[in-house]
Amino acid sequence: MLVVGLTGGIASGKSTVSAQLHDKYNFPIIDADKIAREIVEPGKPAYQSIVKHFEKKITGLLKEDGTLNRPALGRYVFSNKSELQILNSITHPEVRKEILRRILKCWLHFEQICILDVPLLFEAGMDKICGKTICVICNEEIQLQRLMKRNSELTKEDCINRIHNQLSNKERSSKADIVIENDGTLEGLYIELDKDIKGITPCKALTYLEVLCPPFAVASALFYITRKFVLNLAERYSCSFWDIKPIGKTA
Ligand SMILES: CC(C)(COP(=O)(O)OP(=O)(O)OC[C@H]1O[C@@H](n2cnc3c(N)ncnc32)[C@H](O)[C@@H]1O)[C@@H](O)C(=O)NCCC(=O)NCCS
Ligand SMILES: Nc1ncnc2c1ncn2[C@@H]1O[C@H](COP(=O)(O)OP(=O)(O)OP(=O)(O)O)[C@@H](O)[C@H]1O
Repeated sequence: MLVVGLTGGIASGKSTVSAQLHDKYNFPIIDADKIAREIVEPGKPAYQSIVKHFEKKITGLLKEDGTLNRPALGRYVFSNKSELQILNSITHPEVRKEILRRILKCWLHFEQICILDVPLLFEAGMDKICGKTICVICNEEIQLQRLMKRNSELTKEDCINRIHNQLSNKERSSKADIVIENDGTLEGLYIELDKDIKGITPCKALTYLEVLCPPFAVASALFYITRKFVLNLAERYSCSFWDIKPIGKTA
């Protein structure tokens, strides 16, 4: 299975690209932003650590229903680097674990490709597990306009702080295999994406012929047996972990 890392600055167009990769090519998407929201739901370990560390520092950290007030937390950490690092140290290990778990799910389902949509792909070193990396970039002025339009709850200063707490386009582009420029229209973006996708060769799953051919036979047989065993176990315990479908980006 080929793991493709998709990254880019805030509001550069990653979600737009990953939605197209899911809708048009049916690639499973592992969305780090979505995971980062799930692991801080009330009751989760990361939620408790965040409340413990930030409650006294941020007025109104929790909303009435007990969930995190994300704009307030964001405003605080994006204007305070050491606090951002603390938030990262709480959330990133959980996000990383969940990403690896979802990659395993894709692999068990014989996916040929899976897309890791991770804003901090290079910063967190997650590019090391990717066979290819794609970076979406756009001019900073356009990025700011799109961010302010999408997140109208944020002030211009909040938006600038968020942009400046990430790698620059130059740094990201120099590390990525494929760079997609997203300064124009959506149609233009999709045309460029189609061209880039043609250059990516998915790793096909083993065919039965290959499975029967040595030296793959023993390894493949073991793999099939283990897989069947694990899936049976999951079915017996109705464990939602193994309810594997393409992981679409719905939120
Ligand atoms: C600070 C928080 C509460 C703000 O929440 P909010 O709903 O306003 O933003 P959201 O989570 O949708 O993120 C929007 C974008 O902000 C940028 N961003 C988010 N976290 C970070 C970070 N730690 N460092 C730099 N940029 C970040 C990304 O480009 C992301 O796509 C939230 O972003 C968070 O918990 N961040 C820490 C976890 C994290 O690093 N998430 C990114 C995926 S690993
Ligand atoms: N080419 C484009 N033309 C016009 N609007 C665009 C274009 N590309 C993206 N957008 C818009 O810009 C905003 C940001 O795009 P998107 O949400 O895909 O960025 P992102 O990189 O996933 O952001 P984040 O880092 O916050 O998750 C969205 O409102 C999206 O509809």
